[in-house]
Amino acid sequence: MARIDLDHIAHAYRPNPTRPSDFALKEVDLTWDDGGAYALLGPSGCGKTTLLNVISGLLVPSRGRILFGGQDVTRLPTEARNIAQVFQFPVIYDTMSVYDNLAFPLRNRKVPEAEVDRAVRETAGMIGLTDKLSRRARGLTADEKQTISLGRGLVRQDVNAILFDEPLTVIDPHMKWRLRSQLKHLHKRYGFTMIYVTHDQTEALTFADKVVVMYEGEVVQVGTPDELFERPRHTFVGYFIGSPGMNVMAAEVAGDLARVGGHEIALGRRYRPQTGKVEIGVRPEFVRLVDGAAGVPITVRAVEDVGRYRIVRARLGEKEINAVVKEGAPIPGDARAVLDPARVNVYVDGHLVEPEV
Ligand SMILES: Nc1ncnc2c1ncn2[C@@H]1O[C@H](COP(=O)(O)OP(=O)(O)OP(=O)(O)O)[C@@H](O)[C@H]1O
Repeated sequence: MARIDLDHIAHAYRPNPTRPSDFALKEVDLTWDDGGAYALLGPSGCGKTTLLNVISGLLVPSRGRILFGGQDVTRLPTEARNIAQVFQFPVIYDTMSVYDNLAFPLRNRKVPEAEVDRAVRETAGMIGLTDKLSRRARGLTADEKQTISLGRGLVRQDVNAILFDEPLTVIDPHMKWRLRSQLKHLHKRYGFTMIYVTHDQTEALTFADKVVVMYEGEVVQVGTPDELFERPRHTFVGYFIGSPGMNVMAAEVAGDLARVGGHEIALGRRYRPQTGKVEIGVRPEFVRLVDGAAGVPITVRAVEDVGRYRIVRARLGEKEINAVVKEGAPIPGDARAVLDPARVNVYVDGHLVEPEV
């Protein structure tokens, strides 16, 4: 295992990049701690696979350095980086037995047969394939084949890191949950450094201790699932994490007040005058519906019952605003919304702005 440092990495697929939009990775400066369980989360096309390929050595970045345990590996090929990779689709040998598939990465490295046997049996136990070890891979289901791929990633315990690129895409939904919990358990037990790429927030939040959120080629936040929920550092994080995502509204901000379409909203903290694209963000969980004079007037458009709570979809002037309301709580006809001032964040050009101290 090793700490992995990405030192001002940028990558453009096109030659002679000049504008920021020419870069698939804009600038990434990030440390992955030894033994950490990370998810790399972001929408399609944001640069997750590019970043993973830079770490694995499939891609030499246009700029910056990558260090494993303090050693510069920027130009080292994948084979020399000692990492395991699990891809979206099974990478296995159909004609080989499950046993030989699992043994392959070890035999390739000339590991003694007794050690191969021990590691293969232990890995098969971890992933629930012990009774299929002698079966040929060809006859197995897609789930089982992908489970073998996961096993091949886990069988070597001397790797610097294990990289997973959307490994559960082809897996049946109920198996997904099982395999994800297994990976989490294996991480706890063996302390592998794991980087798990996904565009699915549930997958990221249930697997990882730390989530790295990417958007348009940039890392916009690295945090625990709680931190991403409590204090999104970018409007995209607020919108992408949570269901429904954070309410984001264009606003004017002065002192401790925001003005949204002629209505004043208390911010709880003071801000300097801001220029650029100014927005406020508040999670639906921190919007209360009240009857009376407090708050700002809203028009309720729809109410969705999702079990223990309801999602109220409303409008504040021209803007959409959602609120999460406990089951059984009244939803007034002439509703007004109170936004918890301590939970209203201010963003400029997408990025969180710190209040005055
Ligand atoms: N080989 C390539 N040549 C040119 N452009 C590429 C290449 N690979 C990726 N890109 C572009 O780089 C950007 C980032 O792509 P990347 O595959 O890293 O994103 P991603 O977040 O992994 O997306 P997905 O979840 O769809 O796999 C996209 O705009 C993509 O079109």
